[in-house]
Parts: sequence; C-alpha cells; structure tokens
Amino acid sequence: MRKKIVAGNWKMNNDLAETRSLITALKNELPDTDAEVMIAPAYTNLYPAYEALKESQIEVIAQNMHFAGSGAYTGEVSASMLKSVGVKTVILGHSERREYFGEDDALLAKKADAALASGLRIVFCFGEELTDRKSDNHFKVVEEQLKNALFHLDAEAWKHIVLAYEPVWAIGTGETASPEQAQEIHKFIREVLSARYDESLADSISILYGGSVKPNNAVEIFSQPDVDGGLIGGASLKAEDFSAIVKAI
Ligand SMILES: O=C(CO)COP(=O)(O)O
Repeated sequence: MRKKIVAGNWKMNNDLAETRSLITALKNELPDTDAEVMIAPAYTNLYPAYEALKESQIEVIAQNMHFAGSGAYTGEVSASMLKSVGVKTVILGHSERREYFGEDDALLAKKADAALASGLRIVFCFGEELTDRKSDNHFKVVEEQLKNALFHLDAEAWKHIVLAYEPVWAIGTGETASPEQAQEIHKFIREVLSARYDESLADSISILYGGSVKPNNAVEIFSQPDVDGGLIGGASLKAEDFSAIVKAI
C-alpha cells in the first residue's frame, strides 16, 4: 500500500510568531488521519516548528537545500544542517526554485544525491508549463524532468523518494488540473517508472498532486487512483483549510 501524504509548502510566508500561531491552530484542528501530514516552514522557523511538533503527527520538512556538505556558499543550508534541527525530509525541484533561482535538472540530480547520501527523504517536484500543456508536450516534459534528475538512482534510493506533480500553470493561479488531467499524468509517471525500473517500484511510489488544491476540490482530486495526496501552497497557510484538505484524504 502506498503512503497517503498531505504536505503544506508554506513558501516564504510566516515569521516566527505567525509560525507558532499557525502550528497551535493546526494542533487543535487537524483531524486524526492515517495519512502522513507534513509542513514546510521557512528555514528560520524549522527548529521551533520541530520542537513544537515533535510529539505530534505532523512532520516538519524543509523547502530546499544545497548540494554541498559545507563551505563557501553564502546564504545556503546543507543537508546535515537540516538534520541537526530535526528535519528528515526535503522538498527539491519546486517550480519556483527552477524559475526564480535557475535550478535545472543537473543541479537537482546533485541535490538529490546529496540528500539521499545524508539520509534525507525527498519530495521531488516537477511539472510542465502552460506552453508545454498547450502544445501537448507535457508528457515529454515531465518524463525528461524525472529522467534527468532521478533516473541515475538505483531502486533502493527510490524508497526515499516521494514525487509531486505540480503543473506550473496551476500553482497559485486558482486554476487546478482537472482530476482527470492529474490522473492521466500520474498514471503516465507510473508507466515511465515501470519502464525504467519495474512495476512493483512504480506501484510503491507516492505521487502527490500540487496546484491550487483547496478544500472544495481536494476530495475529487484525491479520489483518483494514482493520486496519493497533495502538496498544498496557499491553502496550507490557513489551519481550517489545511485541516479540511487533510480530512479529504
Ligand atoms: O506550489 C505549490 C505547492 O508546492 C502549490 O501552490 P498553491 O496550492 O498555492 O497553488
């Protein structure tokens, strides 16, 4: 059975006080669930979040990391630093990192190697832009993103990877991929994984959908057979909405 996961990517939102108050609200409002629930606060709030949630069902994860172990990389944070504040999982490849910080597949392959070598689990994001979707090139684009960043890994490494399909045109736009569009790509991803590895590996990987998931569309999206949960942006910043989305799984 694949793990069901709902993860909140807080992006560059919430200072320390806001982080604390959102965590308090989440502790009160989150329903009991068998799914894994994660939140990804900003670097500066990882440790207080970890301290506040270490006895809870919510895992605190990071939004990004550098590939190097240490050194002259001003402004960056390493895998071992994340681990030292209780982080066990890191998001890599988010489209905002790709778009605004020039992260490409080759860099993401290095980050994936570094995360896995440090024993971190990865939530790996990928997804096509609107032009790819319009020109019907989206299957090719997502396949290439996965191939270039992750297909050098052996099957063992995939035990520590969660995939998150996030079509760029659906992020923060209010425009959601239809449940059928999400299902179509998720199924395709399993076929690609099966061709590169095997069917049992393809079946074992949790594939999350991200892009304008809200309380009013989560049930429909999560009910698709190859959608194993969600990576939630805007709606993860409100305890009530995030809790409703967790309930939907
Ligand atoms: O980028 C996302 C999660 O990583 C999705 O963001 P929204 O839910 O705000 O569209």
